[in-house]
Amino acid sequence: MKYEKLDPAAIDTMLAERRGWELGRDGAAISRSFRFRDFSEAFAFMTRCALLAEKIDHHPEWFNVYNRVDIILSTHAVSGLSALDFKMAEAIDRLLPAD
Ligand SMILES: C[C@H](O)[C@H](O)[C@H]1CNC2=NC(N)=NC(=O)C2=N1
Repeated sequence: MKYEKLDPAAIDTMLAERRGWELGRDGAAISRSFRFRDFSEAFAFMTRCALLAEKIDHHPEWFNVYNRVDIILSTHAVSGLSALDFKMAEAIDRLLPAD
């Protein structure tokens, strides 16, 4: 398998570098909630996420209502977290303006 399931120590280390993301589903997923000015900005962000997802073949679970986008990342193939989730989280964070 290309990406292996990360152990809890590795997850802790990688999560520490991803401000705003938190662990969920008993350590099998990471999630973050994003707010935008309006629906148009939220959907533009989702479009960019979708292009990233296709590029690295790793797809988010998400929920959108108006200006809010909740994203959950998990690797179904390993029933947990892999490096790919953190790669995707980092790429998503890079879509946002620096704070
Ligand atoms: C066939 C295809 O490569 C796989 O189904 C990919 C697609 N996108 C995926 N996305 C996520 N989040 N987890 C996966 O295991 C996964 N697998």
